[in-house]
Amino acid sequence: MRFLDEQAPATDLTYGDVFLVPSRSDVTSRFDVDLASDDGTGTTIPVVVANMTAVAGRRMAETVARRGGLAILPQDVPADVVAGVVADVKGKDPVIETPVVVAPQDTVHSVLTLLGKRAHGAAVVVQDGRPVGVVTESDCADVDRFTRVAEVMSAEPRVLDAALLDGPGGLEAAFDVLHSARLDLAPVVRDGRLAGVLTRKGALRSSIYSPALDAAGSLRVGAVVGINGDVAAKAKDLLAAGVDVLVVDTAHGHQTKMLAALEAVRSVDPDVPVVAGNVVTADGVRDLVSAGADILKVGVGPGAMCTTRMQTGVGRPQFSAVLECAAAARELGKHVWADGGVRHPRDVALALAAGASQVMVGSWFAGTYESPGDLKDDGTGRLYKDSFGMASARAVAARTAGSGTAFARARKALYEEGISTGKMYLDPARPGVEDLLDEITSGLRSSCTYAGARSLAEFSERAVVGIQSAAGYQEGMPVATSW
Ligand SMILES: NC(=O)C1=CN([C@@H]2O[C@H](COP(=O)(O)OP(=O)(O)OC[C@H]3O[C@@H](n4cnc5c(N)ncnc54)[C@H](OP(=O)(O)O)[C@@H]3O)[C@@H](O)[C@H]2O)C=CC1
Ligand SMILES: Nc1nc2c(ncn2[C@@H]2O[C@H](COP(=O)(O)O)[C@@H](O)[C@H]2O)c(=O)[nH]1
Ligand SMILES: [K+]
Repeated sequence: MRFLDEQAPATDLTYGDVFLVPSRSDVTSRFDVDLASDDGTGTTIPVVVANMTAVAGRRMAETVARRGGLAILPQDVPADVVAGVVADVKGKDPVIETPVVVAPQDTVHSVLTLLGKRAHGAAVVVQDGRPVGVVTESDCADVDRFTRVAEVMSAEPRVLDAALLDGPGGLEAAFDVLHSARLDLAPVVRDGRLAGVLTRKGALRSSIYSPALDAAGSLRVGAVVGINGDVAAKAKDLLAAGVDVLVVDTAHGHQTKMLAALEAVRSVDPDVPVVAGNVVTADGVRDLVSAGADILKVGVGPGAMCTTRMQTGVGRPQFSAVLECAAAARELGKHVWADGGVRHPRDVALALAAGASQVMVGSWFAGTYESPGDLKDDGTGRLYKDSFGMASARAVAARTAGSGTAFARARKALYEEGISTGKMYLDPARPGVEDLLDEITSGLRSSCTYAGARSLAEFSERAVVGIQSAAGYQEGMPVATSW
């Protein structure tokens, strides 16, 4: 990356301060751009889901890995639960989507509770392992909440045989079946038994994205180990569970305890990439690399749930932090993830232009069907999910529950650096995380072609970045109503 007209920024910059300048390109189609990362994590799109309890759970992990990204499970989860989630994610099909399943004798009430768990807008009604119906939200409108599913479902649904998807041209053939039957989704069966669902959009997406798969062909997932307690034992448990990436995570990554934690992680010989953070300086990068990190997580204070900068004055505008850390990491043959503050597709492009191998997204993805929280209505019909920071009183209480004395726990809870009660609204036009991935990756593919880049490595080499005023940024906003 270089700054336009050799500008030398007089101050640290963040995403809103900068813009990408188009250059002569011979990349003729956005589909010619390869979004795979080269940092050893095996992602085919440069998107990592942040290790936040309100964001990264099993449904998120599965859905994002199916489209080539990676979710990092948070540190507050007991080892046996993480092992269960990893096994669950790895057991999922890389093409066939996981259905919401109900029984014919279930109530409309339970259907309405479950539909929001996935973006399909429908549940499959199953009896003895076989799909006997499909039920949608509109089927459940205007009936008593205790009505049985069997009474409102569309019985004998059109199904797709899994064998169709295995063959060449299978996705297009399946799409055509759905299209001509005017269906958004169909149950997929193997030997007559329910194997999952395929949505029209899912068929399209599977033809565009490649799943992030491990050597055994299973979906990838990562997990966090903190810097406290027996770090080596925790890392060993996570590796035994089969995680594909190990993240050593704390607010202030450039501290002695982190260096010791990295040495503990290295002592168990992990055969997966080790990510560590958070840092925002070249010195931080070098020290953590010396202690054993392969990838550095960069960002102090940009997160939407994060109050660190207001509480402490500490942090660094994210574009400059990523630029400096990526340059330092590159010199050592290492990589950085840009963690936090990503709110628009443009931020992803700018982080990658600055040299990040991935961006980490938290709160933006909290407002989707796939995040772990319950779907709530704010009283005006708008749907949202609760979100909270991992250093908030709420998260600290969860993390320290059952450890130490009540006095010690109460002392810890005084040191809060995050919001406990964030509200992340679902975008009615993009309520599922895959909708957001579509938005991000289509934007990013386009950014790459504007820069004449066919890969992310080429993009960060060729990108030309200018510095803009607040009015310059404002001008880029769409204006839907006259001014
Ligand atoms: N990217 C960011 O800007 C930030 C991210 N977070 C996220 O919140 C989660 C919890 O992290 P964290 O609060 O580090 O909790 P951890 O449970 O990881 O513990 C942090 C450890 O570091 C010690 N410590 C020393 N200095 C600091 C400091 N300035 N801030 C925090 N701890 C310090 C703490 O001791 P003691 O408690 O005795 O001081 C404690 O032993 C992580 O997922 C982290 O990524 C949190 C804040 C900022
Ligand atoms: N200072 C704090 N930072 C936090 C907290 N919880 C999470 N985080 C950081 O934010 C990013 C995600 O950023 P987002 O803008 O996409 O939401 C996450 O990975 C952490 O580094 C917190 O309580 N305090
Ligand atoms: K913030």
